Amino acid sequence: MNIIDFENINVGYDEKIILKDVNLKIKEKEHWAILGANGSGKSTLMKLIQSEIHPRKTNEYKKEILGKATYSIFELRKELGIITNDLHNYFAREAGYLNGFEVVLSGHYSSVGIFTHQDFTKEQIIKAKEVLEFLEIVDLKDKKVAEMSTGQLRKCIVGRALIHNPKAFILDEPTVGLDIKAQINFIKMLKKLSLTSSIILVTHHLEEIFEEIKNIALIHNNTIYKSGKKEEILTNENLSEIFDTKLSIGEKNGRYFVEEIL
Ligand SMILES: Nc1ncnc2c1ncn2[C@@H]1O[C@H](COP(=O)(O)OP(=O)(O)OP(=O)(O)O)[C@@H](O)[C@H]1O
Repeated sequence: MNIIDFENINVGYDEKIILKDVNLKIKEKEHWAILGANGSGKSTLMKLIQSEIHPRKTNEYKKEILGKATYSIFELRKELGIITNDLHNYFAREAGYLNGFEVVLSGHYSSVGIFTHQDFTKEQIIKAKEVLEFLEIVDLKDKKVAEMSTGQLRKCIVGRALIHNPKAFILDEPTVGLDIKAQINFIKMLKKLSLTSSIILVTHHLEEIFEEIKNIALIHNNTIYKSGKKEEILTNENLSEIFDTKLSIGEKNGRYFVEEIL
C-alpha cells in the first residue's frame, strides 16, 4: 500500500499557488526525508497531507493517503502520526498542567488534554505506560508540560501519536529548538520508530537524514524538484541548487553532511 500517492497536485493559499504539479509516491515501510530551503513549501506540503489545505480543482489530480481518496480527519490522525511545531506550541501554550503520562494518554482521543467525560480502559492505560517505556521517557510520567524542556515535550507528543501504532510518522522539522545532544537523542528515537513505522522527515538539516532513510524528495522552484534514491538525489549539484549556495557534501557510513561552502 502507498502511504502517499500524489499526482499533478497544485496547492496554495488564496490566489497564490505555492506548490505546482506535485508528484510524490511513498510506499509503506519506506523512510523518506523531504528537504528544502526556507520558504520552499515544506510546511505547505504538510498542510496538504493533513488536509488543512486542498488541491486546486482546476486540473485532474490524484490525492490518496493510505490508499484512500476520502477519509475522516479523525481516522487519518490515528493512522498517521503527524508531529508539527504547531502541535508542540499548542501543547506548550494550552496544556502546561498535564503531565507526560497524560499527554501520551490523550492520544487515545486525539485530544489536547484529559477531560472528565473521557473514560480510559485498563488496556488504554497499559498502552500509555508501554509507550512511555518504549520511548524511554518514564521519567517524564509525572512531569508537567510547563516544566518540560522542548525535547522532552516533543518526545511526549511523539508518544501521544504512538498510542495508535501509526503506519507512518510525518515530522515537520522536529528538532527545531533542540540542542546538539537532544537532537542526536531525538534522531535515535526516530530510528527506533523506523523499525515499525515509515518515517517521513521534513527538514533542512542534511545531517538529520539517518541511515535508514533511503529516499529523498527535494522541494525547489515551487515543486518536488527531484525525488528518488538517496545516493542519486543527495549530490553537490542538487543541494547547491536548492539551497542557492555552492556547497560540497560528504558522506560517512550512510550519513551525509555539508563538507564545505565554496
Ligand atoms: N497561510 C499562508 N498564506 C499565504 N501564504 C503562505 C501561508 N503560509 C505560507 N505561505 C507562503 O508559502 C510559501 C511556502 O511557505 P512554507 O511555510 O510552506 O515554507 P517552508 O519550506 O515550510 O519554510 P520554512 O523552512 O521557513 O519553515 C512562502 O512563500 C510563504 O510565505
